[in-house]
Amino acid sequence: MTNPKPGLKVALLGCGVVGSQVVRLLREQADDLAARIGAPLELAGVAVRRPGRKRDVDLDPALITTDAEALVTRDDVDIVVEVIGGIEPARSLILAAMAKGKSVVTANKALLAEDGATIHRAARENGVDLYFEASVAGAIPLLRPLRESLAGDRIRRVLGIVNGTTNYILDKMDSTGASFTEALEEAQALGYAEADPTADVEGFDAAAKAAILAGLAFHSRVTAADVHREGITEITASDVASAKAMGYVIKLLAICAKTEDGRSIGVRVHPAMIPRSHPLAGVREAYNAVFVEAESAGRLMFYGAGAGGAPTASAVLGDIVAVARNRLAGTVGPEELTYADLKVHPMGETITRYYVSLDVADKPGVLARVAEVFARHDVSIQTVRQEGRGDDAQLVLVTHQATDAALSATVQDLGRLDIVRAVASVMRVEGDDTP
Ligand SMILES: NC(=O)C1=CN([C@@H]2O[C@H](COP(=O)(O)OP(=O)(O)OC[C@H]3O[C@@H](n4cnc5c(N)ncnc54)[C@H](OP(=O)(O)O)[C@@H]3O)[C@@H](O)[C@H]2O)C=CC1
Ligand SMILES: N[C@@H](CC=O)C(=O)O
Repeated sequence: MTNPKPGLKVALLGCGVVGSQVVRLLREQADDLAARIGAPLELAGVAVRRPGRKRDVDLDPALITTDAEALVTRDDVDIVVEVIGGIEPARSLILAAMAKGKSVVTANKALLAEDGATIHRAARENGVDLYFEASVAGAIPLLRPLRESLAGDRIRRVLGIVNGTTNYILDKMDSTGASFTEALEEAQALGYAEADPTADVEGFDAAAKAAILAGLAFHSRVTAADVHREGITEITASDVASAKAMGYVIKLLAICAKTEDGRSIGVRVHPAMIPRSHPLAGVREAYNAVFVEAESAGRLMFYGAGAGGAPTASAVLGDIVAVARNRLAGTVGPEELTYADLKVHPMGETITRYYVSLDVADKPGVLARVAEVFARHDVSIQTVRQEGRGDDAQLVLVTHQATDAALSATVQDLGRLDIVRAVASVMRVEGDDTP
């Protein structure tokens, strides 16, 4: 009979929405996990901020500590799982753990998008693993496919819905005609949106995820500060209805794309109209989905739960198993590669299509004057349609591809025309192959 391998000890930082589910799964699936890894996992301790707080999982009080640093540097700990979130103390704790030779699993998109370079360098220098599958799109296996399964291909574009809260809000606005405020209140009542929803509705959460995705897809260093970001707070019920009337739906998209010449990348998060026939249009409620376009693989779509305790804990557990296997084998997983070192180009150079809605005077010659402004900035109009009459007249235009800078200049000049009462709405149009 062979001797069973000694167990691996896991230190958990944080026991909130995600951490409590990590504890539950570690416990409930202990035998399966041991069989898959080849050695049992043992919870060494759980660091929290408020030890007396009621939690979604029963914890042996002997495991709980508020001294996270002492926990992560304990000699017997092999793997540190960080699900505290935010920049500090998460960063210092991860660095302290790595300096002591511990492998790290984290779900912390904010930290990786702000200072991934420091964390990845520390992992490399200390010869330990850094796995972070749960940091983007929760349960969806996405980062491992990008960095491993697609390592033999060239990715051209990643287009995704990576924030469940905003997708829920936009979906409700689309299906019920609700205003942004009404849909947000419903999302809060159901626990999708936080009491302070800023990170979600202003696009910060999606921008952090976009930075991580772009870095992996294009082997370059991308931070949250590189990402052009717009949220969904300005989207009106009338925008949603207008999109619907034209066969589109509005989604908050994260888009990471290489330019045609392959010299730079664009990374942006903003609401956009996509055709109702596009696979992302069918992503309802709080689900996430990411569409990857690669040179040889073609178009791939990854879909599933992007948030929530158990789904996110599933991704964390997958990383724990990978890291545990690596430790037993005396190896580490693939390093972060930034060899391509592509620069992120300014938003003005982004090329896409646009929807522009103008409140206009309803009289002969208006269309010609509006068209002249588009022509002056070399923005070609694909479709134009008038809605309403008299004082309620609106011109709704959809352009061919143009640069963001050209479109912005067009919109500025349109706003100066005496026949334009207001530029009611401007939105990018994505997801079809119209040039
Ligand atoms: N929730 C989700 O659906 C998803 C979350 N993530 C990421 O997972 C991570 C965790 O998120 P979530 O579980 O929702 O967060 P929660 O706010 O629910 O939990 C955070 C936990 O960290 C603990 N904590 C906070 N500060 C400290 C500190 N200084 N020292 C020790 N412990 C501390 C808290 O302790 P106490 O309980 O005592 O207050 C709490 O247990 C974040 O990085 C988040 O972005 C990723 C994907 C989805
Ligand atoms: N707040 C996020 C969940 C965590 O990543 C979302 O709504 O998708």
